[in-house]
Amino acid sequence: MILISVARVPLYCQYRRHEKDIAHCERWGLYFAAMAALQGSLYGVAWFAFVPGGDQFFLSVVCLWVMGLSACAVVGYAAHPKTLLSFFAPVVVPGTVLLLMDGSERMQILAAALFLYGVVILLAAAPVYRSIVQSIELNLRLRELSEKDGLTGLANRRHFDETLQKELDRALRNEQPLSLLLLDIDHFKAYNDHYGHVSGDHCLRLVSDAIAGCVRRSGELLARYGGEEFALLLPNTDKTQLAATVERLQAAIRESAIPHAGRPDRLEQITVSIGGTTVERDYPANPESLIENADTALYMAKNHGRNQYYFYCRRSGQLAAEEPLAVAIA
Ligand SMILES: Nc1nc2c(ncn2[C@@H]2O[C@H](COP(=O)(O)OP(=O)(O)OP(=O)(O)O)[C@@H](O)[C@H]2O)c(=O)[nH]1
Repeated sequence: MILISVARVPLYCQYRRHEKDIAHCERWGLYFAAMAALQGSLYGVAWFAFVPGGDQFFLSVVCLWVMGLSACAVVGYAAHPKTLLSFFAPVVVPGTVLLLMDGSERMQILAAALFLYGVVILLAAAPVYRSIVQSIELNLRLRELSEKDGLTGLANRRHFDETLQKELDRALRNEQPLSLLLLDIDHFKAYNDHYGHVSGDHCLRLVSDAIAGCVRRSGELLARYGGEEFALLLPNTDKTQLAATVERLQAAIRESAIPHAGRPDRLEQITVSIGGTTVERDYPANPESLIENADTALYMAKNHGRNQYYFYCRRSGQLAAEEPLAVAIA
């Protein structure tokens, strides 16, 4: 019994670690239920093994003890009816059988009471379980709503800002580079004017899908930063790796070939302008300066004709513009 109780500790820890993942919780819930069934069965066996036949006083005391114990179990297991049942049934059923076997009227009344008690406890646990599940689901939904952009399903700006601070701290602590890209759809107002706002929304989803297809490494975070602006945070990525990512992004946008007949230049296709920056370990930075650098680079890309990539880096406290590294659609 003690061993089973001790074995629950790592199970509980695993459960807490995967608390956000419903599938994992279900699996660990099953392990828990199996353990509860084993523990309950031991109590059930104990009825027959240790309760001397015919000793009504002893039987009554044990019966009351089991009831009390089961009540404690209800408190512990009420969060999961299957677990509760798997513990409760092996305790109550043998006890009821044993009392019935005794044959006396008093013991039969006690057996009926024990059984009724079990049923009532199980029924009472159901609404407790439902309300716990509802509150967990509500919490998960709230967290999702507070972190995601409704239109594209990407991270929203708030989630991005929080992550940026954490990743920057981590990068500086581990002396690793951290890169940031800001991507802005070119002539998007003209797109809305030409195709309408609903098509504009659809276009935003297409572009976000194309960009999301280039997010490969875990830890990278793509967010919708503003109306038609996206931010991509790339931990442990230096300037050279960043340029390779930009090439992939440009190719993805090019391949998505979203028509844009309303733009004022001759390119009849959606393009993006991209500004990027990298924090290297010897250049301390804060989130604001990182965004500012990438934004300035993006502004340069827009100002130099759009559909291109500019990179800004800090050198001795100075900002220096680099030549466009790539032109996406010629
Ligand atoms: N359909 C749609 N349009 C949006 C959304 N958010 C912002 N916009 C539009 O995006 C357009 C952005 O226009 P501007 O900031 O002038 O930029 P632009 O026309 O893309 O021009 P450049 O960025 O200079 O290439 C505005 O017309 C906004 O109404 C959205 O969620 N859906």
